[in-house]
Amino acid sequence: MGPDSSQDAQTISQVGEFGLINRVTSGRAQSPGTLLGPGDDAAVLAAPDGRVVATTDVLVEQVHFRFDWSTPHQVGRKAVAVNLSDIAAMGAVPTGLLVGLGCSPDLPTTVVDELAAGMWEEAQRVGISVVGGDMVSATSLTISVTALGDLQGREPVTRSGARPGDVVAVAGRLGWSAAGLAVLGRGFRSPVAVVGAHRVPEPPYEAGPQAAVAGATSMVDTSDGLLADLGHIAAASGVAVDVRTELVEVPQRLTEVASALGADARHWVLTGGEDQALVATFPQGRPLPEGWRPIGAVVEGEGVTVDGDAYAGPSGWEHWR
Ligand SMILES: Nc1ncnc2c1ncn2[C@@H]1O[C@H](COP(=O)(O)OP(=O)(O)OP(=O)(O)O)[C@@H](O)[C@H]1O
Ligand SMILES: Cc1ncc(C[n+]2csc(CCOP(=O)(O)O)c2C)c(N)n1
Ligand SMILES: [Mg+2]
Ligand SMILES: [Mg+2]
Ligand SMILES: [Mg+2]
Repeated sequence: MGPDSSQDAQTISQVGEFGLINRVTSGRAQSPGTLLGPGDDAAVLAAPDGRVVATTDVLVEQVHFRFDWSTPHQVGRKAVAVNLSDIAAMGAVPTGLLVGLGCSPDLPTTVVDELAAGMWEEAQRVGISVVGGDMVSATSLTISVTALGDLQGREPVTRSGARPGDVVAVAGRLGWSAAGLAVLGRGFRSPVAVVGAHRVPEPPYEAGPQAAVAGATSMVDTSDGLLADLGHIAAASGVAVDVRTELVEVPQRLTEVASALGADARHWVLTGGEDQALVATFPQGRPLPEGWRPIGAVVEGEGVTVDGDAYAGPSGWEHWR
């Protein structure tokens, strides 16, 4: 129980993840060097000799990963990948990582060795390294990664620039991680294509800066689910987003897995988290950069619809909900 529990009986699960973020961020004046943030995939800070992009994502054992589903090496790669996709979602390129680890006293050191090896592998794929961090005692294995990035002289692509008439487009996979999670959750280990996608996402890192160069008006990475994450663009931009199902591919592989499990592949594509795809809006009539495919349109209004209708059921993952 916190010190104010008698005055404030609300629990975290009642306010939810985004209510909680709102409580700690709203009404606080930002320091003069804060060019953007909080509220986007990453913050942008002024530095006397340039600007720095910064973002943090935390992964907790049993919440974000399980060692009977993933190896420590895979978890290390994922912990870095989910941060690098937030840097890419600003149109930036990564420059370095800081890694905080909370470990229980009985954790074998080989687990930490393998986590670190996975982190370094993913970092080196984009030519960066781990430049610092922290090690503490904890009851659950907790991994906090901070990624720093560079805008290469461009303006950041925020969540707030979408305008009615813009085209909504996606780069990367949708629904694959959710399919893998469903497979693992039912005790299976194959098909390896979807299980592998859950263990280690493959964010299209280069598509972020390419979208920025091509004039993207807003961008986000998909961590909670396509519809949930488009909701952040809609809210921040003061617009509505309509996803057109005739444009959204449901891969054959996902349809097969869904029918084997009695699940809905389209639901995975629209609401599944942890693929770390990039979703952006582009002015109409401009060619989309390579690797980007249209999935809908920005219109006047608020919220996210699918073929003009509200989506029935949750639009993605929310902690404590
Ligand atoms: N404790 C906190 N204090 C200040 N800002 C926070 C805090 N937690 C989250 N935020 C900010 O709230 C915004 C939304 O956070 P969120 O974690 O949903 O974004 P994300 O990292 O893009 O998504 P995900 O964590 O699902 O990958 C971000 O700008 C983030 O920096
Ligand atoms: C063991 C286990 N159970 C469930 C899930 C699914 N899951 C956890 S967090 C999250 C959304 C993104 O998180 P965040 O918003 O913290 O970035 C999703 C889809 C998992 N990965 N592992
Ligand atoms: Mg993000
Ligand atoms: Mg986050
Ligand atoms: Mg999230």
